[in-house]
Amino acid sequence: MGGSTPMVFYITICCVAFVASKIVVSLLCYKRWAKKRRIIEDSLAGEGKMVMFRSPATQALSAKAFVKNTMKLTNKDILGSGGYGTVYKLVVDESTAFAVKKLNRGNENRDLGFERELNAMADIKHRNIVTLHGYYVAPQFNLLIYELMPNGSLDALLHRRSPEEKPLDWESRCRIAVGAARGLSYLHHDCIPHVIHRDIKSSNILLDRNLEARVSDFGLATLMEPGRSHVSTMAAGTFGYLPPEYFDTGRATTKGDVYSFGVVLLELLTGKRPTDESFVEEGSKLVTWVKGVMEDGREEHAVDSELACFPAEEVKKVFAVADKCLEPDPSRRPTMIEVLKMLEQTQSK
Ligand SMILES: Nc1ncnc2c1ncn2[C@@H]1O[C@H](COP(=O)(O)OP(=O)(O)OP(=O)(O)O)[C@@H](O)[C@H]1O
Repeated sequence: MGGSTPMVFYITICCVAFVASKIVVSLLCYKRWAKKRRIIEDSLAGEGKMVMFRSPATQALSAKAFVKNTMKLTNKDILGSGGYGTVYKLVVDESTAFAVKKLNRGNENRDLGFERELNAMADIKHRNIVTLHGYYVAPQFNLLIYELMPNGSLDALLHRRSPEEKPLDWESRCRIAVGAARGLSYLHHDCIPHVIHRDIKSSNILLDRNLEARVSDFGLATLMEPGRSHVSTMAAGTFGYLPPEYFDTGRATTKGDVYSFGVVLLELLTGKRPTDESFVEEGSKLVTWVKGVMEDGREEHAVDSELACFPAEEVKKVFAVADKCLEPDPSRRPTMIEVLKMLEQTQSK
């Protein structure tokens, strides 16, 4: 009898602890649900503002349905995340899906400049630029509604490929280089006012269903600039792609974009990230390593080992274009129009 008393005591303690933990978990779940619900109600009560630019893809979509669907998104729907927020896949029906970028912060006070710039971004339409379909601004968060790119980013295709996926062949890499150059050239030279991208990198080059390159995130670096109410305080641009002059001046220029594009060309050629660990260990970087290889005329040794076959002469020409983009002196770099022309010429032979 004496031995069973501590047993009963322990069993009681375990039961109480189990029930208490269930109550705490239920309370946390309820709090999360209540918060989500409040956001929906706030949004629908008119605190949020949704703007859909006229396009066949969005015409049938009501703001209410859109916000409701967005609130149902979970971690399973995440396509990726970056410095400005998280991107989700939003499926509306069998034939309609979007990529929704939830920016890290909302607008406490209405920011008309932010909306004006988003409206200006809506006018930018080009076959090599990801279309912005609309946006939603609210005190709690902002959403940007983009066209969904079924083949993801160049970064993922080059560096995060699953073993079942085939590596990109040379022809596809060339097409992607030309498409991205065309998109960037359009932003620099054909848009009024001209647009500096400020964050060209392989994760901002997305691929449509035909593996055609589309430049994404243009204008976002400006929108999220420090000093604005809805910003994160990070500098524009990404380490590894930044032109050398940026560290002195902090100014973004079209020639800075050309430099970053040169780094993307090196990624396509070598299959290496600009901040590959092997370079960091040696105290070097992709750009410096390739320059050394080119000086020795050994470009073929730097080509991605995943490329089973490639035309040596064409490869050399693309290395030469990258080298021009990566000139330390910005004034000696070509314009994107010139880069596009050079890349098209390498392909035409
Ligand atoms: N329109 C889209 N369609 C399909 N996938 C997308 C789309 N936009 C973004 N993604 C995916 O989400 C990922 C994250 O995108 P996001 O633009 O937020 O970050 P990032 O470009 O990787 O970094 P940063 O925000 O620092 O520029 C991308 O790498 C891409 O895989």
